Amino acid sequence: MDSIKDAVKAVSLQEILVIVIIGCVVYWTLFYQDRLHSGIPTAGADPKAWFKVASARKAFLVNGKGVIQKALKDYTGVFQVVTATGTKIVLPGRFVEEIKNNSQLRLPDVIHKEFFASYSAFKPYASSQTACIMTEMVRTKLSNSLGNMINDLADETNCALDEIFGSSGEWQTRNLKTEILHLIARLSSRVFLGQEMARNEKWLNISKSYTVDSFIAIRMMREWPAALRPLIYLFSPECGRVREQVRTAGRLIWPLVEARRRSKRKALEAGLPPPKARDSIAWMDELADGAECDVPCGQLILSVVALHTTTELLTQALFDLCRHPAIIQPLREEVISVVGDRPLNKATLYNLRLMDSFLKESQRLHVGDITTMQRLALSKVILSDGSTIPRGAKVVTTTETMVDPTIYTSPETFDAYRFLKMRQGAGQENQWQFVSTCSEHLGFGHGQHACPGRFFAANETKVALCHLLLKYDWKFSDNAQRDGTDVTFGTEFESSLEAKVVLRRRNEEIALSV
Ligand code: HEM
Repeated sequence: MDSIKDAVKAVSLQEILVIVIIGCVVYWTLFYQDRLHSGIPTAGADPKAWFKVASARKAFLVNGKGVIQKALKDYTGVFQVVTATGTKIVLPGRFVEEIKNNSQLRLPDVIHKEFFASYSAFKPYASSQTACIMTEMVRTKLSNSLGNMINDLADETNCALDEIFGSSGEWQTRNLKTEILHLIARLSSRVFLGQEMARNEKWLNISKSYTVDSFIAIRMMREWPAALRPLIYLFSPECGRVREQVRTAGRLIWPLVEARRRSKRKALEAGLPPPKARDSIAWMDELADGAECDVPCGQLILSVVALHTTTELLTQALFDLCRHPAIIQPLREEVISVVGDRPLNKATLYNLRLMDSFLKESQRLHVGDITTMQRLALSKVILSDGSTIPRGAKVVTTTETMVDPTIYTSPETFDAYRFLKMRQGAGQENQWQFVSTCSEHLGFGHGQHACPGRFFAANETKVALCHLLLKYDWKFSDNAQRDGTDVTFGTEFESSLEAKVVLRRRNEEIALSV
């Protein structure tokens, strides 16, 4: 005891002060990288708190949606919030039109930053050549081939549904989201990679789980101070699992890339035209044109953007059928009259106008996040109200316009006919289609980074829904909590993996298979 006292006496007050200051700096550097932007009000911050940033962060993590909703009422213009991924400037919905095509506000760069893309397990999230090629591939090659892939989508839906839900006429209870994820993984893989890979369980498992597992690992990494993350990355089982998935994707996809390249070389050597590129591997390789492109990582990020988003849309749509059973029969009648005895094709899908409206309404009420259109400011941007977005700031807009009573009558009420009626207004035919984007409906974002996969997602969902409507009866089980199906994280909400439906096979009135 005496020796400790002697040691303490030996340390001067100045030395103690230096130790405390160094301790604070180290603690601050490790734990609080978030900085507030000056001149912008901070939502959720406790004005009396010593650590304003920490108090704003805590408030946001506990109830991000509430913090944003309150701030939209409290402030007339932009404000900032401190999220799990740092400070973000929030632009109310009225700024959407103003920023939608601003080339200094970029989506891929913010994803790169937030998803630790410099680590190999998260390389698919990099704003690299590969991601650009993937986005370009979706925007051009995939979208230009939509008409040719409807037969494949119908065929795969037919086979997959037989396997997933079977043909029993007895009522059966299922966890809906898990089954729909499997269906969408098969449909997407059929188009992106061909029939063989759509039936390859190893690939299907990785394409489904990479998104979830990488999100879990990334969320866990965010909990740690930046300085410790390289260690966490090396030793955490979560990151190890994702690293292994990236390696397995490479083992599955590279041989396919090589095979495409070989047959192209052979054809050229024989003086023949190269085989026509018909899937996303060949399309990506073609767009890369010899430049570096990690095709397996491109396929993983394609799965990230395509699978869970479309699964959520179709799952919520089926829950909406159960919540509003009166709409089931009109939707079925539309499919029967529009499709008739023809195979499903681009024109029939376009003419399913009630289904189009139903999907848009379902997406409006289950948009998934109160914020959208994430962007990174590459340079300083000055908004029309004089507010400044500094270079390097992260920006989001809000989706409150999607339930604005001045735009939508009774906005909280589900109305499957809403957009069908709105399309009947003079000059409004195109504005309210499912795939149209505008500042009043941000389900697919808006502007230069609006989802380029929405045309494919719409076709895929409509084909699946034709089969699901005509081949199955749907309802909630008696004890289902009808309104309790959404789970929330911060500002995000999505259907629960636990939510169940009851279904049984029925005899379809028309043959939908090719
Ligand atoms: C219902 C399904 C889908 C929903 C709700 C959805 C939603 C979105 C949203 C909200 C964005 C951001 C838009 C913005 O910030 O302005 C986005 C971007 C993107 N989506 Fe989708 N998406 C879906 C399906 C798909 C599919 C099937 C693909 C690919 C085939 C895809 C590919 C992409 C890509 C590549 C981007 C990034 C665009 C860019 O960086 O410019 N999405 N999506």
